[in-house]
Amino acid sequence: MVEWVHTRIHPKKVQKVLLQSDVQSKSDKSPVTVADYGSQALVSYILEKELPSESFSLVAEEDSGDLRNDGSQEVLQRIRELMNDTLASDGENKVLSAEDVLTAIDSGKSEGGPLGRHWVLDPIDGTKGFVRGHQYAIALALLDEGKVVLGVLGCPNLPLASIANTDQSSSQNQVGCLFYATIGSGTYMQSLDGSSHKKSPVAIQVHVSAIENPAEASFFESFEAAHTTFSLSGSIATKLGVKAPPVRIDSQAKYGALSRGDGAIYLRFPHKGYREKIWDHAAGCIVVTEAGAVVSDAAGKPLDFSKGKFLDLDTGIIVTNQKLMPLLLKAVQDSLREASSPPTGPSL
Ligand SMILES: Nc1ncnc2c1ncn2[C@@H]1O[C@H](COP(=O)(O)O)[C@@H](OP(=O)(O)O)[C@H]1O
Ligand SMILES: [Mg+2]
Ligand SMILES: [Mg+2]
Ligand SMILES: [Mg+2]
Repeated sequence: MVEWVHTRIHPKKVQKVLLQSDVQSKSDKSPVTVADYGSQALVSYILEKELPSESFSLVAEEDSGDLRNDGSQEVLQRIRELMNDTLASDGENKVLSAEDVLTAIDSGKSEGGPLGRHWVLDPIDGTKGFVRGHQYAIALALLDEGKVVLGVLGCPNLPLASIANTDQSSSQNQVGCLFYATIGSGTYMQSLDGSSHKKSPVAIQVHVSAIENPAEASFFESFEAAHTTFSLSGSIATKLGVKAPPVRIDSQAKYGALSRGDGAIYLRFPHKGYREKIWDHAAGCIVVTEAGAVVSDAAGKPLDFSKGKFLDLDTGIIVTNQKLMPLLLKAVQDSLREASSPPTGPSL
């Protein structure tokens, strides 16, 4: 199952088109590109084709609404060309019409929930990073009775070597990682293009950092200030005695990098009112958990993927190894308390 997902998703082909494409704006002002739509259409089309016997349910980020407007003909045409080129290079004879593309995108309209099986797709996670030429990920997971049982994370711009090393060794030039995990079977990483790498000729099992002293830990957070509260993560890091500056990268590549021990902690504290979506965390969550991490909200509760499209959680998402989690949780809760009731100065 995982194997055919690997061979079909070729994000680098999509990336080339992205560089020439217009970036559209969704109704919530967030960006979406032909690559987001193309990736969703492709993954949805292939999954449905490969799983004919199963009742197919896909919860995916994008929908075809804006593409059906009169002004979107050109963009739709580009997505169609991109998809047909990719299918042709994969030996597929069928040429898809514009309507086929829209239908494939809209296959991702399922609401998910606690019953049965649902695929969960973020066709391009970290679109802002993608547009900037930074990190992004293609994230696919499978829910079974509300639990994530499989996750695949393609990170086309992530170096195969650890990003913890600041010296730009030659292996930093080799980019493109594929992480995958199935429940109870660990997490594996291989090069995205299938080429051999001296460290990972085929696939290697990866593990999170075993650091026990928080002063030696480094932490990941979003690149985008709008996606997390830097002042809060700064306060948590100070309480833990973390010396290294934060590593700010886009997308679920953070979960992938964490799963192989490039850093020890991931902190995500969205601003008030933001509701996290399952496709932003499902694949990353199983990839990092199967590598030995604990993922929880600020109350210490595991993420619940059974509630539909949204994660219903108490403030924030935190990830680290089992040893560090109790210390991290205390630092998080102390910092949140202080942020909600800042200490008052002495009265005059
Ligand atoms: N205000 C906000 N707070 C937290 N996350 C947000 C946000 N606005 C958008 N996001 C989500 O953050 C994701 C990117 O996360 P990161 O900051 O780790 O790169 C986006 O995924 P997409 O790029 O798939 O839309 C989007 O779903
Ligand atoms: Mg988006
Ligand atoms: Mg996303
Ligand atoms: Mg996305």
